[in-house]
Amino acid sequence: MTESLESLRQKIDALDETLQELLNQRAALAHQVAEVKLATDPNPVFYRPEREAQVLRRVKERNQGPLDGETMARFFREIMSACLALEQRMKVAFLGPEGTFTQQAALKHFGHAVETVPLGAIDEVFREVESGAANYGVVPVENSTEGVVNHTLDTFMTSELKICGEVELRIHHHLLAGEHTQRDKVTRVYSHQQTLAQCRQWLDAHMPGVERIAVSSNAEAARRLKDEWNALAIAGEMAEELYGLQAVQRNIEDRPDNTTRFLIIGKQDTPASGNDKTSLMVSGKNRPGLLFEVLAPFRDQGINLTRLESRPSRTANWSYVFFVDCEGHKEDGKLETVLETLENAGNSIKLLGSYPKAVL
Ligand SMILES: C=C(O[C@@H]1C=C(C(=O)O)C=C[C@H]1O)C(=O)O
Repeated sequence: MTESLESLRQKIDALDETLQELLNQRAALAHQVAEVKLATDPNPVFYRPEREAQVLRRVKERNQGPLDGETMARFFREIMSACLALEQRMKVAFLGPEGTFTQQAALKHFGHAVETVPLGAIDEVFREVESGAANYGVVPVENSTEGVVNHTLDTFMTSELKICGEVELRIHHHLLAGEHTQRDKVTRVYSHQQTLAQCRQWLDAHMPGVERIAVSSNAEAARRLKDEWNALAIAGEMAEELYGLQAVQRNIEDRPDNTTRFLIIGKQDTPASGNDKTSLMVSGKNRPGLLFEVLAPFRDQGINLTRLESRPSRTANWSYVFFVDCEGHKEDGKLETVLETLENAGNSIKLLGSYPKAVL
């Protein structure tokens, strides 16, 4: 005979009680960790990305179901977020306004027990962290359809901040209407320029005569619909909810696997987590074979590159800086050898940081 509803619910209640006790035991331990950090370090660092990545990876590895590993990792993400908030409440600056994908990325990475602070531009996010007004910052760096976010790369040229994490977000764009929108009279559609580009084919096919107007963010596009009757916006779910809009058509991005990668920036160096990436900038005197010479040491050491970009150096015309992302941590022997080789060849190198590969 199957067990009665009442008996099953009693078992759930008992388990919930145990879970709650265990969560509080965990929180108390995190609190003790904070005391140890305070006692042993004059400049204690409470947020430890390498430790959090290890905890989340282990959660996924040992998971037996029926809940899947991703779901379980998301629970633990929130548990750690709440535990960390007992040590120190984090302030995380992001490219605003409220409701952007960058805010969604910040919450995915840090969990919901942080305070997120919207800022108007990428360099403002950097400055907020540099000044200490925010503990960390989150900025977009590349999109799988549209490529690199130049402004973020350029800001690294002059900033001393370190990359201490990365987060990837699947990006879905929705065509949205406001409460005053007269859907049969639409003459324009607002969105961020990157979003318009990611939906170009859909817009060509379905809204050929409608003017596309690029604004500073998708959330700003959503906000504008409040005062307009002949416009639509393209934005994500967070902006849709925040501004109380209705979806005319969902998921209009041209590529179904459209993904954006964001970086977490801060002031700290991150120790190795066991599965890391390193980002660096290399510049050298323009000469035949420069790029070849920059890449050869990585090949010689068998280090996998995950991204390569070149940007104008902004110091002289037609001279370039290479942005390299590779697998491994800067304190791995192999990568140390690469860095030495590059420096000995007269190139200048700026290490932007080693950080755990995205887990969630
Ligand atoms: C508890 C610690 O501090 C923070 C909270 C963590 C957690 O709740 O597991 C992990 C790393 C830190 O961000 C720690 O450093 O171990």
